[in-house]
Amino acid sequence: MLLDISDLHLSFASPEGPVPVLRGISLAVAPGELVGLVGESGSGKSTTVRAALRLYGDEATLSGSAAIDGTEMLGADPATLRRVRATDTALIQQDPRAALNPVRRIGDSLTERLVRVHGRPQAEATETVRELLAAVGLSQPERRMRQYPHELSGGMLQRVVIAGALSTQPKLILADEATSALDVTTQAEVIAIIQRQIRERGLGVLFITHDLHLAAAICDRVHVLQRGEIVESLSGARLFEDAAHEYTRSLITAAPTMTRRQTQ
Ligand SMILES: Nc1ncnc2c1ncn2[C@@H]1O[C@H](COP(=O)(O)OP(=O)(O)OP(=O)(O)O)[C@@H](O)[C@H]1O
Repeated sequence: MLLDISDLHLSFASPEGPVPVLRGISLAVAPGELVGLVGESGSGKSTTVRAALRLYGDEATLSGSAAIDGTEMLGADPATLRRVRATDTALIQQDPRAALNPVRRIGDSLTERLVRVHGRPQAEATETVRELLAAVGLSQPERRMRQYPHELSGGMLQRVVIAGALSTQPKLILADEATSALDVTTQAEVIAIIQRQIRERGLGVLFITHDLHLAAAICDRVHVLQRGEIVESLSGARLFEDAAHEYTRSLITAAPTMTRRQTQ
């Protein structure tokens, strides 16, 4: 399994005592799978992926298990955590500005990781980044590589971040509302690129989204999270037909229709 989360509990410290946010999450992503995680705002979707990568410090207490490509993250030492985060996984979050150094040119940010962490020659890294920026739909990729983050729009920057995530050929992508801020056409293009990597090299993806129609359209399986618990797990293709839990039904009722989504 590329991601194997089992009975994961997390509480945040607060002046009133620990606040439980994840209450026994279990889910898995195998090579070549696209697995969805849906649930209302505050249900614990982002916390699940951040906990699996051990991105919290003392403010969070964790128990259970979260293994990435066979490496248990809960007891891992800092060097192991750094290795898994840098080479096996890519986390794509909704806010691209948080992922990019504001004072570095985009091309330098993206190629540096390929050269320093992955040992690629500079010329090859530059060409890989240029090709991927074009593939995610950015015009004039050479020019973009010379620009700074503040010179690009949010949608363009998110495409830069997605290109950067794909460039290192991670085994697992944790996509936290990664395509939500993109327009529908760009979203479809970016998802097609991710799906190609799933097919061609067995990439695994955990895909967090508030968009149930999108989850149904692209995910092999969809887990429904309510207040830190998975209340239902469904096949993506049958999400709307098979949803039995009252909470899932309420999310479906609240979801905009396909027609509305396409015209937004
Ligand atoms: N660092 C933190 N310290 C304390 N509480 C936190 C922290 N991070 C998240 N929380 C709380 O944990 C709960 C789950 O948050 P989380 O961001 O995982 O939800 P989510 O399902 O991803 O929501 P959204 O769709 O809005 O991103 C929320 O109640 C949030 O306030």
